[in-house]
Amino acid sequence: MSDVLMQLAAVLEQRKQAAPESSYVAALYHKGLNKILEKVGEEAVETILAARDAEAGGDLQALVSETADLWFHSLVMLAQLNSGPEPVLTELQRRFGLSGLDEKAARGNDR
Ligand SMILES: N=c1c2ncn([C@@H]3O[C@H](COP(=O)(O)OP(=O)(O)OP(=O)(O)O)[C@@H](O)[C@H]3O)c2ncn1[C@@H]1O[C@H](COP(=O)(O)O)[C@@H](O)[C@H]1O
Repeated sequence: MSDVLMQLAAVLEQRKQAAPESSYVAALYHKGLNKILEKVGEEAVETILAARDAEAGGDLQALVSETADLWFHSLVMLAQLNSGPEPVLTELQRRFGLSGLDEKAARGNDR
């Protein structure tokens, strides 16, 4: 699944060469980091509201869609700063590995 993030990141990188009027992402780059951060904030709020709605019996698909918007704009933010999903995935993997070790240690202590 992380392949999708890497492929999308490659497209986001290509959009740095595109004219602002030709692409949503190119237009965001052109508007600059403040506009991108504004979009990240906006999508975070929309994700929170969708989660509240889902808890109250609302549409789970709306939450999925808002979360996708949030992840997408976070990727644009990372690309604007010449980073990407890879270091984030590596950090998550490192934490997962650490927690795996913690669990093993805890099991060892039980014995
Ligand atoms: N995954 C996405 C994606 N997710 C969300 N969005 C856009 O993000 C925006 C969501 O924000 P809003 O709902 O606030 O919409 P808006 O009113 O148009 O935004 P503003 O004018 O307020 O900035 C919409 O315009 C969506 O189309 C995306 N736009 C593009 N992509 C991918 O990015 C790649 C490059 O896209 P282009 O730059 O359009 O070629 C493509 O491969 C797409 O698959």
